[in-house]
Amino acid sequence: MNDGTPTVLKRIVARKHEEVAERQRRLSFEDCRSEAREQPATRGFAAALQRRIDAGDPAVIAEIKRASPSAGVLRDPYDPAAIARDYEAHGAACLSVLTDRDFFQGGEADLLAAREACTLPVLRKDFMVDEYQIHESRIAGADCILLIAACLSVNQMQALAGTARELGMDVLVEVHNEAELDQALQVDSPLLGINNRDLHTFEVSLDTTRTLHQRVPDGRLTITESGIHTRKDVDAMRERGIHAFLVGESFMRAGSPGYRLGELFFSI
Ligand SMILES: O=P(O)(O)OC[C@@H](O)[C@@H](O)c1c[nH]c2ccccc12
Repeated sequence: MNDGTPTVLKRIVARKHEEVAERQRRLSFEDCRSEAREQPATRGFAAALQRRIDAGDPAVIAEIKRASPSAGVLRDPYDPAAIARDYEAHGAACLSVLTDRDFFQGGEADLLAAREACTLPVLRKDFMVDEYQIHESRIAGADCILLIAACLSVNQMQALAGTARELGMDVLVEVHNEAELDQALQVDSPLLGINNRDLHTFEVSLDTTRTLHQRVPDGRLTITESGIHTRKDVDAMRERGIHAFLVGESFMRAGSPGYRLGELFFSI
């Protein structure tokens, strides 16, 4: 597997550091931080998921993405606002919007457009490697940020999570294996994402969630991420007590992403 070629995740992270440096030349850290502090209240991402679960319903984080490095272009034309409305009408609990430009063909404008078109809380789906991006996410309208354990140390995750919380955002910590889970559990946040996709190889297996979920302590909300395509996938997770889902590709390939969400989760 490791033939010396950098994996996509490594290339993305290297590019992110450059991007942050470029952005910081346009808007200084100080100015970014003060603008972040002036934003109106966030929408409560974790609370929205918990409400669904308490009501006995699946909590679906419905993803909006134009393209991905593993699948190429998923949706063209791509209208984040229309998709957001469609998702809300069909029972999504929250949204996730890809804002990475170079690998996912997204941007912060997509997040703002989606958020303004509905009342749902929104996760900024991007690769956080620097404090600057946390403040920037708040300005971009994020109610929650993602921290990927595969590209951060425990100290980094704790620091970034602390900043996010100070700014009123929730934090989703994402893991793919046991070592990452152990690290993620040292971060004080209720939302734990188990990514079924290996971000180095793109291999997908729902067994990842099955195995790791057993080791998640009470008090954390497990979200199974990636590779959910069928009713059988959904039922297999719910039987194991996993009621929160992050789904992108199968919705993005459907004519109506919202209708597909309804079919998969609410049997319409
Ligand atoms: O499109 P899928 O297979 O339904 O997966 C959605 C989501 O889990 C996936 O986009 C994702 C999960 N973690 C990430 C981290 C970065 C980029 C993308 C992701």
